[in-house]
Formats: sequence, structure tokens, C-alpha cells
Amino acid sequence: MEVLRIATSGSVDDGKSTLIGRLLYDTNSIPQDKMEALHAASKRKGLDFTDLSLLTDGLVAEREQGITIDVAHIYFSTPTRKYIIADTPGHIEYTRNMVTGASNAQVSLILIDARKGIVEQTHRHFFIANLLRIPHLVVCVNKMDLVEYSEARFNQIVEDFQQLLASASFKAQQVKFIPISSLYGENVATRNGTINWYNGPTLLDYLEQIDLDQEDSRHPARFPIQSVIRPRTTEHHDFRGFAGKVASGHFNVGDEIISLPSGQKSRIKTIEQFETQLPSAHARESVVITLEDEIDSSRGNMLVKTGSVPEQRKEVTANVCWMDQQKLVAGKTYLLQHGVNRVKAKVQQINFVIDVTSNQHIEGKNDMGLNDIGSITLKTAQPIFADIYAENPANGSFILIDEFNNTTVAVGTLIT
Ligand SMILES: Nc1nc2c(ncn2[C@@H]2O[C@H](COP(=O)(O)OP(=O)(O)OP(=O)(O)O)[C@@H](O)[C@H]2O)c(=O)[nH]1
Repeated sequence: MEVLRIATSGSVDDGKSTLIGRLLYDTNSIPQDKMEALHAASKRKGLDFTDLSLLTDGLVAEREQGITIDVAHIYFSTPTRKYIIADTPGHIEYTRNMVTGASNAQVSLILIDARKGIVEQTHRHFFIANLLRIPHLVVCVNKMDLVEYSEARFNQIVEDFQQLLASASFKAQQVKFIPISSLYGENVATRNGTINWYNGPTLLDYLEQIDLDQEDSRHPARFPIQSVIRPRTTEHHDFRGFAGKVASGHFNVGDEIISLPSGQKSRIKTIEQFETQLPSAHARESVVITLEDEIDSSRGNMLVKTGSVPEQRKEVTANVCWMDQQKLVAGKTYLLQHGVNRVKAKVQQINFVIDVTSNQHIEGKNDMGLNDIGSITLKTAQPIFADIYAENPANGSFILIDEFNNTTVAVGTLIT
């Protein structure tokens, strides 16, 4: 079953936890024992209703103190698809968590309190969705019950948000605005008729119909080799397969491929998954590919289709989000991990740092601190087979690792 990844982040009290709790509740995703814990925790808080916001990070005790700290992943499913929600706090000091949570999301869910409208954290969340080019944006205007379900108020927020959209460098393929009340469950997974001027889908209906295949078909085919499977038994003595996960696009049996970096060509003979022969492999599927010719490929190499070969780059400009307490300093060398490949990379220069709330570029900086986002130029010791992030996010991102203590210090998206 296809998985839809959603990233959400919000301001304190805009109702994110209640919304997620509501989604889980209305899709019958809450086990009985959790439901009981929820009733009990709500009672302890002196509430006369079950507070669905207590559910989301599983650690009810932590929730009772009213804080959300890291990226919480919430899972639920419907008969149509599985969902993973990455939930992050929206404060500026959690920018790195927002970036991590949103890094592989297909949908960015932005929550706005109908009474407050667009606030600083809406800007920040939108900036990150835009930076990471998340293709689908869903803006939920929550707490509609507290503005008497006013259509005029909703329209005003939509208009304000359209201005933000107009200023953005990347145009999301789809932007949807939905008026909701998480507390009363209106337009989350069901509708109870209080917002009768809204004829669009509920949040869940909208998520259910997002077409993921359409996106994948736009991206070039990339298959990073994770391991080479050599014959283990005599009956499979001529079997030599390349195991990995399709990063983007799709491959068909019979496709002509090139192996990078060697440049050797061959054709796909078989595609297998759990000993089943498949006619094709699509993005995010883990498969074993065998080729018609014996070619010399190993872990870290990449199979691509002829006609859409990524450039081999040794100098890259990228946007990075700095995640370490120790500052990024120009001139320092890190390990750049792209897919399964690790190469040494030296920071040539910091081009500018971006103010994530106002979107202003600040030039002339010599270092970047924790949670800073900026543009840097790197030189790598060996070439990488990466795509420009805007053209192919799955093969256009990387992480930087401190080679001495092995911590991830940045995530990056390739610009040139
Ligand atoms: N009236 C009304 N209240 C809501 C609605 N959604 C959430 N609330 C209330 O708003 C308050 C904050 O909701 P939460 O879900 O905890 O907000 P949050 O954004 O997750 O906040 P953090 O947990 O601090 O991140 C709670 O008292 C909720 O009951 C809504 O649609 N209508």
C-alpha cells in the first residue's frame, strides 16, 4: 500500500495535536488501551471531554506538561493508503527539526488559528515547505467554531496566504484551503454540516485522492546500488543482482541503463522483489535488478537510464540547514553523504544566510549557527551523481557529517 508522508508544524495552541488526534480518532486508529489512557489523562486535567491533543506523542506524561520537543512520527491508515505525519514544533529554535520532519514529505499541512490568521510561524513553516519543494500544500484554517464559522474570515485568511504564495520561488503543484474545527471534528475526516458554505472535500478526503504516481513519472530514473547479490547456491550460479531502493522515476524490464561512474551500458534483464518477477520498479520500491551483461558495479554506484544521466559534480552550491551546536566555518572539511555514497567535502564559502521568517538574504557571513539556513559552495574529493534538487528532490539532497564525531551537522539541497 502506498504511503503518504505529511509534515506539519505549527504555533503553540493552534490545535495541531487536536487535529492529529481527531484524524486518528475518526479513522479508528486509536487502540482501546490508549483510548482509556486518554480518558484518564483528560479527567486528571479536570476536563469534561476527551482531549485528543494528548494522544499524539504517545508520551502522555510529557504532553501533560504541555511541551512538544522533537519530531514525532504518527502513523495511521485507511483502506486507501498509509499515512505518516511528521509533527514538529514551529519555534525558530526548532528550525532543524522542521527541516528534518519535512525532508521527505509529499504534503505540507499548515495549520492556522482562524482567530489569529497568519503568524510568524506560518511564514517559517511555509518557507521550509517551499525550500524543500513539497509538492502539495494543505492549509487548514482551524477553530472555525471560535469565529462563528465565518466565511468572510476564512476568505480573508485565504487571501493573506495567497500573497505569501505569490512571493514564493517555488509554486506548489496544488494548494488547498480547508476550513475546519478539530475540536468538533468538522471537515477533518467527516462533516457535521456547521460549515455549510464550504463544498470542498474534508481534509482526509483530500489526502486520500492525492496522486503520487503522477509526481514520480516526472522524475528521472535513479537506482543507487546498496549491495551486490552474488550466487549463494549452485543452482543460482549465474545470478548477480543489484539490490537497492529506486530513488526516483521508474525502471522497466528491457530498459537500456548506464552504470555510474563507469559509464558501462546494459539492459535490464529482470526486476525481482521477494523472488517475484516484476515488469517494473517505481520510486521507493526495494528491488533486485539483474542485467543482460556482466558489468562491474558495486555499492555506491548508480544505475540510470540512457538519455537522463545526472551530471558528475565535484563542486556544488546548496542550501543547507545547520544542525550542530558547533558552527559551520568556511574552509572546513566534512563528509558529504549522498544516498549510500560518502565523500569528503570542503566548504569553499558561505554565500548567504537566509532569515527564515522574512526570506531576506544576509550576505557577508563567515559562519552559520544552529538552525541557520543558508547557501554554501562545497568542493568534493570524488564526484557525486546528484540532480538539482528542484528537478529531482530524491536525488538532489544530502547530509553533511562531522568526520571526527560522526554526527549529522547539516542537511542540504542541491542548487547547482
Ligand atoms: N474551540 C476550539 N478549540 C480548539 C480547536 N482545536 C484545538 N482547540 C483547543 O486549542 C487548545 C490547543 O490545542 P492543541 O491541539 O494542544 O494545540 P497544539 O498546536 O498542538 O499546541 P502544542 O501542543 O503546544 O504544540 C486546546 O485547548 C484545544 O482543545 C478547535 O477547532 N476549536
